[in-house]
Amino acid sequence: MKRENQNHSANEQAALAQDEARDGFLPRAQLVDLLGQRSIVLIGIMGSGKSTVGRRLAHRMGLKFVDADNAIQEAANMTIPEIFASHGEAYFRSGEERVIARLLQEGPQVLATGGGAYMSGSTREAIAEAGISIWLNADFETVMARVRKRTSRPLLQTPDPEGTMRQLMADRYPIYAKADVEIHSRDVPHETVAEDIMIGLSQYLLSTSASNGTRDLEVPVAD
Ligand SMILES: Nc1ncnc2c1ncn2[C@@H]1O[C@H](COP(=O)(O)OP(=O)(O)OP(=O)(O)O)[C@@H](O)[C@H]1O
Ligand SMILES: O=C(O)C1=C[C@@H](O)[C@@H](O)[C@H](O)C1
Ligand SMILES: [Mg+2]
Repeated sequence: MKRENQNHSANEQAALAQDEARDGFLPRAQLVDLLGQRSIVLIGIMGSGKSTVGRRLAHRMGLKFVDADNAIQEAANMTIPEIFASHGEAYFRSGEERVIARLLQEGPQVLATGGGAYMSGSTREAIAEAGISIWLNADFETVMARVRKRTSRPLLQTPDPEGTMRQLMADRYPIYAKADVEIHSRDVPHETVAEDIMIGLSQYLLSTSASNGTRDLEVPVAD
């Protein structure tokens, strides 16, 4: 539905844009405008697609892409398995908190985090202040099929990687669910998940910019 476009209040303009977003997502320029200096922060379990989908999303939106795992490796001049092996997980986690806090000062951008980053309360607060959190929610079979062959994930180097993954999901999914936006990561082209993120982001940005006005607006629901 399109509305006549004359003398609209801020809320009416937001409602108008919501109508346009109902079938998809806001035009890129408007999305970037509403984003301001904030980062789009991708969170989720190993293999959910944060790095590969994030890179495509950044390209689509004309934003830079930063991968926190890569930034940690550069800062330490070691690979993640090497950091875990020489210094342990606690050392990795404190480096991860510092690196993500620094990267969050550099928005707007798409920031892919490591799978455990959002479990830190201080990182969640830093993301809430400077970013919009997007949870790539993937099911067990999907992520296992993606990570099974890789040795680059030290947390899965256990005698029972499937059991470890199930436990990580049970511990983490209630925390990931605190994210601003939830997107279903599934076996469709990466580009499709990137578009789903743009739809979810459009709805989130419209609903939060509208709620600054005098009346609440309904958030459009994607098909
Ligand atoms: N939508 C998708 N369809 C098919 N394969 C995908 C999809 N998303 C991700 N993958 C594949 O799954 C693997 C893991 O993806 P990716 O590295 O992006 O995950 P991640 O969330 O960054 O994981 P980690 O937390 O370990 O860094 C890659 O081989 C990637 O190509
Ligand atoms: O899920 C996790 O805790 C991790 C995921 C990876 O992205 C890396 O950050 C590291 O291997 C730890
Ligand atoms: Mg990654």
